[in-house]
Formats: sequence, structure tokens, C-alpha cells
Amino acid sequence: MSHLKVVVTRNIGAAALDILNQQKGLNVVLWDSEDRVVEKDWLDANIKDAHGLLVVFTEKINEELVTKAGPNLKAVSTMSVGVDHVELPVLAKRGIKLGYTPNVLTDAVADISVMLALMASRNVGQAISIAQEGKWPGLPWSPFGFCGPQISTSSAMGLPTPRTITAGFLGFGRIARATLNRLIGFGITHALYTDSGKNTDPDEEHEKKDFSIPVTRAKDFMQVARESDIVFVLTPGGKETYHLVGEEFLQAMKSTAVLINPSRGTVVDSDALAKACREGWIWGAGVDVIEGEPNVGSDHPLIKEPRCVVLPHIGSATTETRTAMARLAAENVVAGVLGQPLPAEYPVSQ
Ligand SMILES: O=CC(=O)O
Repeated sequence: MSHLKVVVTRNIGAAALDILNQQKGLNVVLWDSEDRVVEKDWLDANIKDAHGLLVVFTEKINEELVTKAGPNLKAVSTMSVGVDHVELPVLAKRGIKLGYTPNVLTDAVADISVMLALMASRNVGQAISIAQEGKWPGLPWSPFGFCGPQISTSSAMGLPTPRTITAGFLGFGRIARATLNRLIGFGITHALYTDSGKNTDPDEEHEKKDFSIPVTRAKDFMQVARESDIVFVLTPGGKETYHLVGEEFLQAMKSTAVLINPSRGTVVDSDALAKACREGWIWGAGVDVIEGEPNVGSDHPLIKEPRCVVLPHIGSATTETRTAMARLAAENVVAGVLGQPLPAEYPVSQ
């Protein structure tokens, strides 16, 4: 049997590389670095005649690359749940399959979504810098120092009227629902969501009804802005959601609310968000992604904004999750080049 060439654009770890190397008949060509993006010259020199391509989301999969690969290319596998770096019509036109890594990262990203909501509402960004910059000695404990809105509810606080806390979701897929499940444990009382309406999976429709608090599809996405105490941006990236959250949305939010973006930087207009934090339209923000990343220096408006907590895209970064993503990406590309059903295939024709 002639060899099937699989080009891998990042060292995705021993567990996943073993899956590829142990598969008979594969010729694995690896860009052997974990943290350096593949060089264009290397890729151009190696992609020719590839049957399979395994990438991470820093690579753009477009007409130029697919043409360079040539007619053998049967499958592209990305070690990510997001596919906004892939030009889907280009793959559809050539009948190339796309593998991705949903489900395995849901819990890790839901965990970080809740963490960002807590960090943003409780001023953790400012609090950590005070400790690290040695300013704590001048700041004795003070009754209302660092106070922010509480995103949990409890009757023990003895408030005269029970509080309602609404979590709003732009996008209500797996990660949003897992985030909501965690927050129900915190005592939030309502959830509102918008989604693309494209999902027709009956299991997902069932799951949406499966919560112990009222979960309502919003009339439009501005209702999510107006009524939520925490807004989670959990939509896919790409043209359809570009700057969905801008000045109009942020101005409509409650001044005590926080905006959390663990999805794609392009969904939120960074300048508008920085202004919203600075001018107090909202309480604060927590983002794991920023448009233009990783070229986000210390002079970026969101990094400079004390009420915005910024993480450098670490949502799925647990050892267990990244290992599972890498393994699934390897299994997808193997199945794709062998002409078998992919364990997790993204439909390229929408
Ligand atoms: O952002 C990470 C992913 O899409 O998996």
C-alpha cells in the first residue's frame, strides 16, 4: 500500500502523535514545535501531495493552501472546537472533510467562563495587581473596599426582597449550557439566550428545557443586554458574528452587569468594551480572547482597563482536555485519510 501523507502543523503531544505513528501506512510529516506557529516556507514545502492535514487554529485553511496540497487532500482536522480559521466553502467544493474537537473541551471552557464571571464581578484584576505591585501594606481592610456585585444568591444574606440574577447567553450551545449548569449551583434565578436558530438537533432542544430555573429564548439580542446581570458571549466567530457586541449593546446593559467573552475576540468590539468599562456603562468584563490576538501588548485598551480581566486564550487549557483534543484531532485525520467516518466531523456545506 502506498503511504498516505499526513502533515501536522504543531507538536500536539505524545499521546496523539502515537495514534498517528502507530497507524500503518501513514507518513507523518511534523512541524516539531509546541509553541511556534508553523513557518509558511516549511508548510509550502511539505504540504504538496498531502492526504491529510492536522492543524491548530493559528493556521488559515484557504484556497491557496488547499491548492498547494493538490488533489490527494481528503481531510483537514483542527485541534479546536472553533472553525472560523477554515474557509468552509473551499473544503466543500473539493469534498474535503473537516474534523474538529467539540464536547471534550466543554467542561474546561465552562469552568473558565464561570471563573471569569467571578473575577470580573469581584475586581480580581485590580486586587491581584495591588498585591503584586506591593501596594497592599498601604491598604488596610476596609468595609466596602473592592466590593462588586455578587453573582450568587443566598437567603442567608437576609435581604428584604429575594434577589433575581439573570445570566444571559449570546449563543446557547454545549459550552453555554454547561456554564449555566454550574451557575444554577450558585443560585442564579433566570437565564436568557439567543442563538442562530440553526441547530436542529432534538437532543439539544431537550437539554434546553432541562434546567431547574426558567430559561427563555430572548425576543432579540438587545433583550439579553437589557435584562442580564452577566452576559456570556459564547457564539462561534466569523463574519456572521463580527462585532456583535458593540457600543449599542454595551450601552443597553445594566451598570452592575459584567460581560464575559470566552469564545472569539472578533465577536466583541474591543474599543467599545474598554469604553464601557472606563465610563461605567457596565461593571466590568472578563475576556479570554481579544481580536488580533496574540498581538495584544500592554498598551491595548482592554489590558490597560482595570475593570477588565484578560486571559491569553487559555479556556481549554487543562492537561486532560488538551490531551483529549489532540487525540480526537489525530483520530479525525486518520479516519479522514482512510475514507472512514470521522469521530467528530464538522459539516462544511451549511
Ligand atoms: O479556542 C479554542 C477552540 O476553538 O478550541
